[in-house]
Amino acid sequence: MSVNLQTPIDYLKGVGPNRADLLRKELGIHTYQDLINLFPNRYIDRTKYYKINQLQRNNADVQIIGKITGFKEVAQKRGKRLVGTFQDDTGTMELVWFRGQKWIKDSLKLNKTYVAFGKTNWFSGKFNMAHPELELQEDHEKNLRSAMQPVYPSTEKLNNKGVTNRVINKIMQQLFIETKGKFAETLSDNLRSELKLINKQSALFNVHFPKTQELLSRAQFRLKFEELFYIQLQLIIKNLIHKSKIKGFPFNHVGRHFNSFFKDHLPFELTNAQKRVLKEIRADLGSNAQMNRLLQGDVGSGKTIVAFMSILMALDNGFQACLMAPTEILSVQHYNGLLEWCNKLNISIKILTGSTKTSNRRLIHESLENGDLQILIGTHALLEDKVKFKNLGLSIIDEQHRFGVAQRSKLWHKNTSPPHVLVMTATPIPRTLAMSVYGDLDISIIDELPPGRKAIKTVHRYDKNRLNVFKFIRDEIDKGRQIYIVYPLIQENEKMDYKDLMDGYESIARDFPMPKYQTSIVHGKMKPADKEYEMQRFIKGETQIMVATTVIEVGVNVPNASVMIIESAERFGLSQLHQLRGRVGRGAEQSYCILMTSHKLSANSKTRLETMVKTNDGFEIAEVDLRLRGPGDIMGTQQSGVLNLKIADIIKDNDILQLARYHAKSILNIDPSLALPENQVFLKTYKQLGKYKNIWNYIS
Ligand SMILES: Nc1ncnc2c1ncn2[C@@H]1O[C@H](COP(=O)(O)OP(=O)(O)OP(=O)(O)O)[C@@H](O)[C@H]1O
Repeated sequence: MSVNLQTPIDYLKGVGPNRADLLRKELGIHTYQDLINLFPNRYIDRTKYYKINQLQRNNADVQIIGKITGFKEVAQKRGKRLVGTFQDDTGTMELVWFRGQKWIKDSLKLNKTYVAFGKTNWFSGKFNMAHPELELQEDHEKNLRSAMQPVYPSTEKLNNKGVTNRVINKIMQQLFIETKGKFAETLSDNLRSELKLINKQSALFNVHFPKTQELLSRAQFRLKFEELFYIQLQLIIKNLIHKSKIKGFPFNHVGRHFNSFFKDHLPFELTNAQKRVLKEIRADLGSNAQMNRLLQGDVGSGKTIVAFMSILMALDNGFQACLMAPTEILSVQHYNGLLEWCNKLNISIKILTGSTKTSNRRLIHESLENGDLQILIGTHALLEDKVKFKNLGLSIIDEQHRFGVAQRSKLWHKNTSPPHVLVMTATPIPRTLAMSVYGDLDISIIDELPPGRKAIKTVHRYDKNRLNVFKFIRDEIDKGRQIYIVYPLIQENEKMDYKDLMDGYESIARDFPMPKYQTSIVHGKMKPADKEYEMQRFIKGETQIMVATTVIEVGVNVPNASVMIIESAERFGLSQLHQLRGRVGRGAEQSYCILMTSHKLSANSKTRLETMVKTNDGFEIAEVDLRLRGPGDIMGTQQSGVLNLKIADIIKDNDILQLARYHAKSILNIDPSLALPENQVFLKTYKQLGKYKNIWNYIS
């Protein structure tokens, strides 16, 4: 029978119906192509052997040469199992099987020399190896094609079902025989020669059967590049199609409002980064395409004024604008901030949130529809169907990850034509991830803080240092500063957490008694109006201490607050800690962040706290966060292809990603429709994109 890459895996010699089923169910391998794209995740040296007396607890990938001298069946607490005694000239150990005992006993020969391969454990004073791979020594030597044996992902769980790493290795060899190892090239000759990439055929062969380390490295490089290149190509094309298809409202002139604000009301000199980003936004708004831009800026980098000046561009061209924030507190704060500027410019602005009174709401709806209202700020209340604009030209979304893509698109559809969209996020996304997850958005980065900011000093303190911490708070309050004390509030532990918060509040009220000290408290269970009242007291400086849960996490701006105390800091994620810390250090004073912990810390918590102490740089923190949590947990990644990466690693292969993006961009710059003969190979591959979810299904 003639086979091709789409041939079902059942047809491959040596697979058989049972294994085919396991491969399908457990590893998602349906076709020859799926199998060839099961890339090893590491390689082990199969010429290295251990003696039994050299073993250590939990050695993975150990090979031992020895003989099975006997079997016994054991049925104890840990269940029925077959135990074989395995012996070399330095000692004995046990081989253990929990399943398939009969078959194993019948097929293994006593007193023949075997190579046992697997992971060793220490149990009841002895070493053992559960479900080892066993091969007669003579076969092992015959089969040894290369010192580097690939280890395939997730085969461990299939070991005891007869799909061992060795089996995969064998069927992979068979696959190369049946397909004659011929795989179509998917990168152009030009690109390959420019980057000195080996061809597809040799890359696939060497990744599965590496002859030398050098060939393996080149094979991996080529395949990783290819994987990342096609993701980038896909994203950039999406962006290009978007730009050419979806016309934006052209904001051609910079007019009265913008100029007046710039000349007469600008409260400070813009940083160079703010100026650059404004230029980028301006270029988008002036083009014929619809803007779809992500504005990233570390906490306190000054995104608000950029947002406001972009709004002015919309107004100057006769359009309305809206700004949506994730919480009521934040919306109010944005509103108050912008109101001051709007009053100076004689611009109408309103706020709409869940707690806006019905009568007021009706007025807002009306003035939006007849165009009297120019700017609307609010929470997701803005998304309600009743909210209709006369001519919405620009939507700004603060803190995108709290809303999600679906809501973003809802704002879009508030018009017959989509407004320009600017998404702002203060949780820096590592560049690698941003390029993959938001590769279809244009990205602007404010990578400079306003001048005069002093780096926040961060320390880690234990409960036993609390008296010193309180003394420090007192000193700071005496200097006229304000203090945040934040408690964790995690849904699963809600009751306990509220108790901690309230206990904390009472103890603060005792240690910092009225009338000398005034303390505010804000948490999610309070009515919006109460929250707002307490918040305002703190903003106005009527209270010196704010005890809160993470409701204050995003965006709250009280420049006089200079100390952030985070209780049970080990329970917060890194980006959350960074966000919280960003609430201080917003004025000219030296600010501090104190991370309090009482429990013994896990290694992961320690790294988080140490990172916070070591750096204030949000991007650096985001990289560590990505390393600790993996991309799966970081918002947005679920929707992207980054989790399906089969060979590249979003963290380790940053350089290759940059290279891939650069080349995908350069090629599309010159030939956006991939029409040139040398780009046919890209076009052909790209065209199959829509059909498959997984990039490797179409690039083989
Ligand atoms: N160029 C500048 N020079 C001086 N101060 C500035 C400048 N830009 C912004 N600021 C001030 O810095 C503070 C932080 O700005 P803003 O609230 O816009 O930050 P942000 O980027 O929204 O941060 P976050 O995401 O943490 O809310 C504000 O008090 C603002 O007035």
